[in-house]
Amino acid sequence: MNEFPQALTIAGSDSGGGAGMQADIKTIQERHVFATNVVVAITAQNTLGVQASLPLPLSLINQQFASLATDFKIRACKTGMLADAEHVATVAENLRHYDWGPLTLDPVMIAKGGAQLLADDAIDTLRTELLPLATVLIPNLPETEVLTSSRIKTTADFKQAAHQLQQMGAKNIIIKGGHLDYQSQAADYVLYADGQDEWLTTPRIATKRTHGTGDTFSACLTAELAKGTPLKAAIHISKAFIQAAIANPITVGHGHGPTNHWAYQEVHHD
Ligand SMILES: Nc1ncnc2c1ncn2[C@@H]1O[C@H](COP(=O)(O)OP(=O)(O)OP(=O)(O)O)[C@@H](O)[C@H]1O
Ligand SMILES: Cc1ncc(COP(=O)(O)O)c(N)n1
Repeated sequence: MNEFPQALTIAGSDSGGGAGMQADIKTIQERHVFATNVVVAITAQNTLGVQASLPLPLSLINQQFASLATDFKIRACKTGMLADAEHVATVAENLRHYDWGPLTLDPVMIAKGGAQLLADDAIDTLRTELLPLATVLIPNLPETEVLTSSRIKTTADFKQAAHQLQQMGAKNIIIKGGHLDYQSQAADYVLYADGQDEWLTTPRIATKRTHGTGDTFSACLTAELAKGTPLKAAIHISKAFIQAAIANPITVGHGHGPTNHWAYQEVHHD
């Protein structure tokens, strides 16, 4: 029997509901894919910042993977907040051990409010153990700079960094340009496994409601890959999804508010 498309998010919980695992699940649901999850860490968080954070015991993380593997047919997965080196290594081990379909790796390091979501000494483990498993690696600009030990300012820098990340073992690369907030466009650079490339460019929206934009983008991509949408089309849908989510704001919280996960369906009727 053909099972309904199922996806997996491996991430931290955001009590504020706008980023992390909650943004992932809301987005995956909007794309009509069944969302499962492995909770790596719990954060006490709102739109003003992260007030506390606790990584879960490794045994409980292993058990969550085992529980899913015995019952579900997961067709695509993504990672978000992974906390520290031993949690990165444990997640990598479970990604190698089971088949969860293509991996979208969002190398979450620092929250928009400045809180550290990945320990500094975990970067090497992430680079060596997780990057080679990634079907799509989707860093933002500061993450790209850390992973490649370079500064990104020009379009040539984006391209150079994407090639460098590909040489580290990730197949397809999307470098998100959301942090270049002096530009009038929100431009992301895509380098495909076969060497083709493209820019994803939309008008930049003047707003501070951008909590969880990266999670939402990569969760949409994961959902589309779970449905079997070809990669290029999946990326284009995801860019339109995040654009609609930012362009149609909802008023929630008093800081960096969440995006609107309903908006894409309302705008595109899909
Ligand atoms: N103000 C904006 N207007 C339009 N698009 C934006 C804006 N800010 C970010 N984006 C887009 O949102 C997506 C996510 O990019 P961003 O660089 O914000 O990721 P991120 O830093 O990983 O996000 P987060 O850490 O909040 O989850 C990209 O496609 C980016 O171009
Ligand atoms: C649990 C968790 N995962 C990811 C983010 C990144 O999102 P942002 O950079 O918008 O704060 C977050 N704040 N919390």
